[in-house]
Amino acid sequence: MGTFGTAPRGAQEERRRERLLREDWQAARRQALRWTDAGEDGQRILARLLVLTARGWRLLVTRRWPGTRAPGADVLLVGPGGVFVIDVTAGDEPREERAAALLAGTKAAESAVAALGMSPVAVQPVMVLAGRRAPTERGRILVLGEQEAGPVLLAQRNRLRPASVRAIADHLERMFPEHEGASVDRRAHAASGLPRHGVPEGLFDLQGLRDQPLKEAMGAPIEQWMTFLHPDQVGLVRRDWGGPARISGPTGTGKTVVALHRTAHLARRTTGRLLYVTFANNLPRVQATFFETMAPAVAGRVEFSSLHSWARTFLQERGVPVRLNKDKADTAFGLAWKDVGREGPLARIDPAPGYWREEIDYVIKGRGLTRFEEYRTVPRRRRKVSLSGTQREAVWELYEAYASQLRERDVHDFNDVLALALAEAARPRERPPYAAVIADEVQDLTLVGVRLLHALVGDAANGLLLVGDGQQSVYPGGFRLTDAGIDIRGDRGQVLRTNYRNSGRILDAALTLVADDSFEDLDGVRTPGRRDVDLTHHDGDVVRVTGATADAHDGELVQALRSLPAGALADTALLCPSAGGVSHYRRLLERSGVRVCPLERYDGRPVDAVKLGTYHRAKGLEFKNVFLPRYDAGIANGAQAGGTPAGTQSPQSALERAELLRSGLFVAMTRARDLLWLGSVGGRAVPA
Ligand SMILES: Nc1ncnc2c1ncn2[C@@H]1O[C@H](COP(=O)(O)OP(=O)(O)OP(=O)(O)O)[C@@H](O)[C@H]1O
Repeated sequence: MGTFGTAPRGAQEERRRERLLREDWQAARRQALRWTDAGEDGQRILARLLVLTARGWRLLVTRRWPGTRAPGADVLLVGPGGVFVIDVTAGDEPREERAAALLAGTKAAESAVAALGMSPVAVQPVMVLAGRRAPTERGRILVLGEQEAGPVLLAQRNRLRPASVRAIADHLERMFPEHEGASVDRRAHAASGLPRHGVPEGLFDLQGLRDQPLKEAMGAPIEQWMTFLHPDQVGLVRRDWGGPARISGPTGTGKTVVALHRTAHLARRTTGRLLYVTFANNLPRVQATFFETMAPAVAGRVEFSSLHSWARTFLQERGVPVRLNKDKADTAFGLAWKDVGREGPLARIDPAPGYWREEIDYVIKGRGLTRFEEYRTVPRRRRKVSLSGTQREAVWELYEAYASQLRERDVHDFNDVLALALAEAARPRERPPYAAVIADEVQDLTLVGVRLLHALVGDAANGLLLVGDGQQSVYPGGFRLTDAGIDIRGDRGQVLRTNYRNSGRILDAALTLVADDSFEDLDGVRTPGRRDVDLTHHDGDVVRVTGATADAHDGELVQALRSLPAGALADTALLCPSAGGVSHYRRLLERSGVRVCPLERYDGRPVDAVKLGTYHRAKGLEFKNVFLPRYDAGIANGAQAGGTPAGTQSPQSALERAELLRSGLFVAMTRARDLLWLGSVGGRAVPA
């Protein structure tokens, strides 16, 4: 309640702020008179920008004003919203020329701040036009009328803390000596001797600026990685590549972060659409959320999708009928196995039909093989069971029986959808549908999937970017990019080496698990499981808990989750190798009153609940705390998977399965930044 006779405190404060704002404006108008060459319009715009310096922004104005009007920015403005490279344009100036000069100035500013690790996503070219206009975009340039400039700049997402604003502005001042720092000085008008009144206020949008402090205060800064990277990473983000490129590197080395920044950078340099795909469904959703925060201006032009759902939409748009039916396809395979597999030579090698389904899915259909002659000699990468010519014939017979069952039922499986999309994408067309395609976790795609993406952009400069890590491949089969006809040479193949995610202990435990599993990376080079990774030092722990019984183990798990500090669930995941495990722990946590968010519903926005899902669904994600209950159940004594009774698999297929399970577990373990909780039952433990 306000006191009788006095204005409420809020209103008083508002009046005080308004008075200060008017004083700033008066002072700024007088100070701007010194830029005589800028003309009346330019002075007014500069005064508006000067006012921002009273709110923690730093302004650098060209000394050559208007000078040669050569490439370069009139104004560099640094504030919580980032770096703005500004062209001050009077109404009658040729806009095309100004735009070209502004973009050249922006590039120079991007190069300058890249040395500090600042991503180009945080550098925005702006054209401020004399007179009032609605905001528009001109390519990557934000075009603002002079009255909108202040409010729009203040309303940008908060990316830089005051110390960063200072450091960046100081750096720019050093790098651009032809610019001088200027700030509003409330005492200036008194000292200047100029009349205190007589400055036209009509054009100054007090309302817009008055509302902004509230909005500013409400917006917590976005995450650091959305603005700052390592300078080497920024180099990759900005690089011009003459054709398809690849970024690989061990887990947690910032591959996805670089891919997202590069996507934003490319989107700002074109007017076309971009496609960002991965294999898994939920990862693109999470990445879309992050992208919207870090690069809102271009988010509308980037499609984030799983490859399969993208392919289905693409075919639908092109009028190609798709009859995807997983259940019917499973039935088709079951019948084919019954007819030609179960009693044949394949069952003696591995009686699990799943093994042979994978052979068809990944080695035959995944690679787009359509003739036995191709299959007879194809290298079956990551498959440990070697097959003789006769055995390959038996596989081919199974494949043909499956194909005929699918035809009979008139259904497609997932591989058929990609093959149809590839045929459609390979048709000649006037314009490529995308300016660029970025594939994350590319090691999980099939060869047909990668060919499909390549077909969308071909070998265009900066067209295709493949990002991934062969060590995190969790599916059988495998291929080399050269098999897809993608020629990545010279500096278009890049490897990141510094892990920024995991604490040393966590990474060590994960690498110990796969130490003996050498793998072929995307470049086709065989790499030892315990590979060299540079660590950024931060603390973190691996906690191992063994329960004498399953119940005791689960009790420990609930206890550990409950003892996390308040709010920590938002950055916590509980991951299981199978859907069965997920259901079990979902029931357990719900019974125990621990909030749960299924990973398939998680979209990257903070939610105060444990994210629960399979190892595969967690691909590409990360959490501060990761809980892996009964983590060693499947892998302790060699693999028993795919419903195969113990002892009936060939030793090679058991080895292969064990390796895939270790890869899945490796991925799950490396999702943890600070705490990795490993639970086992009955003293079983994997050396790690
Ligand atoms: N230069 C950097 N400085 C600080 N942190 C960084 C830097 N680069 C990346 N990170 C952080 O490292 C973590 C891992 O990044 P990212 O998810 O991009 O790695 P990745 O290589 O794609 O991992 P994975 O292959 O395991 O999915 C993220 O938290 C990211 O913010």
